[in-house]
Amino acid sequence: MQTVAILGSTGAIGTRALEVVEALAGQVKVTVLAAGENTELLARQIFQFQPRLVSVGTEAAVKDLTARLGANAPEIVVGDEGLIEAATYPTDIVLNAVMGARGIQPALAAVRRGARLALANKECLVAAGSFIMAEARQHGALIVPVDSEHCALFQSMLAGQQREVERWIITASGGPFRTWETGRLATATIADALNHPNWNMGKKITVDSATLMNKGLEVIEAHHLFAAPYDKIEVLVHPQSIVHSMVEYIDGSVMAQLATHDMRLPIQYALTYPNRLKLSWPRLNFANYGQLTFEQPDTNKFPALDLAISAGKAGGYAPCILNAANEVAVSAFLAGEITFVRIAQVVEETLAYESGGAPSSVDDVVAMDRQARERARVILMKGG
Ligand SMILES: NC(=O)C1=CN([C@@H]2O[C@H](COP(=O)(O)OP(=O)(O)OC[C@H]3O[C@@H](n4cnc5c(N)ncnc54)[C@H](OP(=O)(O)O)[C@@H]3O)[C@@H](O)[C@H]2O)C=CC1
Ligand SMILES: CC(=O)[C@@H](O)[C@H](O)COP(=O)(O)O
Ligand SMILES: [Mn+2]
Repeated sequence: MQTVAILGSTGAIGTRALEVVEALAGQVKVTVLAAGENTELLARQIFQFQPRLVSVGTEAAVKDLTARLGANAPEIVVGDEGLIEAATYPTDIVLNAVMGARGIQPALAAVRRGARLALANKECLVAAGSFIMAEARQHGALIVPVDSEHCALFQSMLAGQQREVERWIITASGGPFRTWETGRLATATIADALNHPNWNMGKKITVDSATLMNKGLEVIEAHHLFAAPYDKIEVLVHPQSIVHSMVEYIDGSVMAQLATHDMRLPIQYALTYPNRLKLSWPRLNFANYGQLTFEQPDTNKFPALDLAISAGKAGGYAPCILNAANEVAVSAFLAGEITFVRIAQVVEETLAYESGGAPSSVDDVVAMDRQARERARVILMKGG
């Protein structure tokens, strides 16, 4: 029996992870749950999975959860410290499915104690990837990606050696605006941006898919996970989201992982690797698709992709600033404060303040994350 902490249990990944745990019937036990403010759902999860430790985002959530659970409440911890405590609790696996740079410290806490890190939270690698990977190596912690493309790359890389890889090819759906004329993007609404063609995900990552920032973040994520040089990582638009990514080896062989677009598969794989366990949900029916298509991304229409790749190549603080500014801009877009096209502009303007240097610790990264958010907010207030 493997024990698991699920961080972000009330989110899109977290709720699917709990479905996977339920289907694995007795092979995985949830001993820790962490969420933000959705105490109604969290209370039901606690009732069903009986964790030993629970973390919530705010004191108000503690009060509300305690009132819901009464004498049956497990130990409850709170805030970012509580989230770190949740990742530190002795489990075999930590599934990090919180959104954003908040995922950095729990990722570190998990790898520092040698736990398996089932990693959905890509932002932690974007902002602090070299530190997290170094700590994982030092403590012998295995990081198994949950992000669908990286899970596909991870599986495709089992066919060869890292030094034999010629290209890591990351597929992208192209998002809801793939077929829109560039000029029409000025009219894109929140509902338009949240209308992802294939995946049902949390709001922030869904907007990232629409700007193609998600793919840029995924390039940086792949760079860290697989020690992949940037000039060997390519992005290829594949609107059907069936080929989840590919690895081309030096002999020209291309290994790909294909499946329906359902996150329960990568979640289960990350929990059970190296074993593959039976899954009973619908299979890929190739004849139903008829054709799988591929095209180059339009980086003029979607400037966020190049912004992210350039920040990744620049290294230092740039990826941390990019990520922080993007989180602020997406949140402002979702609050109706800025237009869709302004998101990438805010990121670019925030990055312009980058003054070189490189973090020497995760504390440096966290401090820069905070500063970059302040800068991005000032830029937002100035308008543009
Ligand atoms: N959704 C997907 O299919 C995919 C997601 N990912 C990545 O996985 C991560 C999660 O994405 P997704 O599930 O879509 O996001 P959601 O927005 O759906 O979920 C975010 C989760 O984080 C929780 N949370 C918020 N604040 C805190 C806090 N202070 N402490 C602990 N938990 C907190 C939320 O809790 P609450 O709602 O209770 O406030 C919620 O459970 C992101 O990094 C995303 O990029 C990667 C690949 C695919
Ligand atoms: C499910 C998953 O891994 C997401 O990151 C997904 O890939 C987003 O789709 P896009 O390819 O549109 O960014
Ligand atoms: Mn992905």
